[in-house]
Amino acid sequence: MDSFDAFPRPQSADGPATILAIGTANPANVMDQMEYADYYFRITNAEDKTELKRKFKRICEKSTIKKRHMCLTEEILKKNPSLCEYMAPSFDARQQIVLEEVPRLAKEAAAKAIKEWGRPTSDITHLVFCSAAGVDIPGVDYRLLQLLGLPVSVRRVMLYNVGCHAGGTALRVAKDLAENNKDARVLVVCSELNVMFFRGPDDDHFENLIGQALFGDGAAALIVGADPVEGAEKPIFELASASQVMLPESEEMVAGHLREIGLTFHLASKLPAIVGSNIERCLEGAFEPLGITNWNELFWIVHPGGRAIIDQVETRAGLAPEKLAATRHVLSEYGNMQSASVLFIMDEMRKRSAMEGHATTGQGCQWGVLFGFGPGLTVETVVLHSVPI
Ligand SMILES: CC(=O)CC(=O)SCCNC(=O)CCNC(=O)[C@H](O)C(C)(C)COP(=O)(O)OP(=O)(O)OC[C@H]1O[C@@H](n2cnc3c(N)ncnc32)[C@H](O)[C@@H]1OP(=O)(O)O
Repeated sequence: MDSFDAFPRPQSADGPATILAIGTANPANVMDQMEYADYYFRITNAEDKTELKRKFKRICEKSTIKKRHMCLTEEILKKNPSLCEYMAPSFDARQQIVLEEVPRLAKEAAAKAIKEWGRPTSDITHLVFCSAAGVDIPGVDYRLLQLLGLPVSVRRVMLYNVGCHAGGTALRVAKDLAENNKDARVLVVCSELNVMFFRGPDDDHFENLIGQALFGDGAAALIVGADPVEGAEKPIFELASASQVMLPESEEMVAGHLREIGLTFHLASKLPAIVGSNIERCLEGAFEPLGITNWNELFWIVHPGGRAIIDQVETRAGLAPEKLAATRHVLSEYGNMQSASVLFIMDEMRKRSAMEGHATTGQGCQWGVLFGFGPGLTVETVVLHSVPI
């Protein structure tokens, strides 16, 4: 026998990767966006910066965010004053918080997804975990495995510091795993906190202010598998295709640098326009196999990087206002939760489809698109297929 033939080859599944359950979780601490400027300038001892505070208030008002959940409570910030300065060495203090909180929030979301799925945890074969907080060895994926009591045979993929498009990346990886390993059941978890980059204001660094006004904490988890077991598993969405592109000449538009002072980031003001001007091209590539060219035929899930990014996508794709209602709702209730955002919108989409009496999980549409945007600039485009309700 040829030596390679001695090893069993993984068998492929028959059908497409399918979302079988969704769970979400947020820290209990909630910040009201309309009161946030007063709180933020007080807690960071920057109340003398009155002009900057007025600018921050304008940004908060224009964000269309109503509230955000944050694990950094006033009490934690008072105990860790280095986090409230603009550039103080604070890496260790930040790490201590995220190494506890990232897996804790992940566990809460994953437990909800597993409960909805209804099968034993011993049936989970793979874990895809993404987070831009809590880099460690072994990673927070390993910690989650312990917290959930998952089998030690679970094959783990950890996506650290990928960026806001990582929700789409995790779906793409989960799709490959589920379709190329018969009977695989993949637990996908995105757990994100703003702890690594919460910092005080600076007179000249306006991009920092933008970030402080937009990001919120949240975790979302999915169970993904192909060929759902009839009577035991209930499909929510099918993953028809998943692709990634990097937009030309946009490397510096979003960037993050991990330093002693935590994560610093750069957000170019051209960002919404650059994303908008590339949307049509991504849609054409993704929907060519189906011959769809009317983007209002689709249901939509868009990474809510900021209100201006959603506006650009809506205008450039010529969308009716209700198409991005689920996306705008998640932005307004939670802010930008990085990789977890698109999974929250997926959950919102199937829930409002049922509540509004639609025939499918995609607000009555058969096909949908999920866009992840992040550093690179990178665009993840996932084509979704809804199922009857
Ligand atoms: C690629 C990804 O999507 C990945 C990510 O998630 S990373 C985060 C991406 N998100 C962003 O970059 C935010 C996108 N921007 C927005 O959503 C909106 O600009 C906003 C909600 C922040 C403000 O709303 P707006 O309608 O543009 O208000 P506007 O009055 O023009 O701006 C408010 C203030 O912010 C400033 N501002 C806006 N974008 C800025 C930027 N990138 N850098 C610095 N300042 C900025 C404006 O100059 C303005 O200042 P003044 O009030 O002093 O004039």
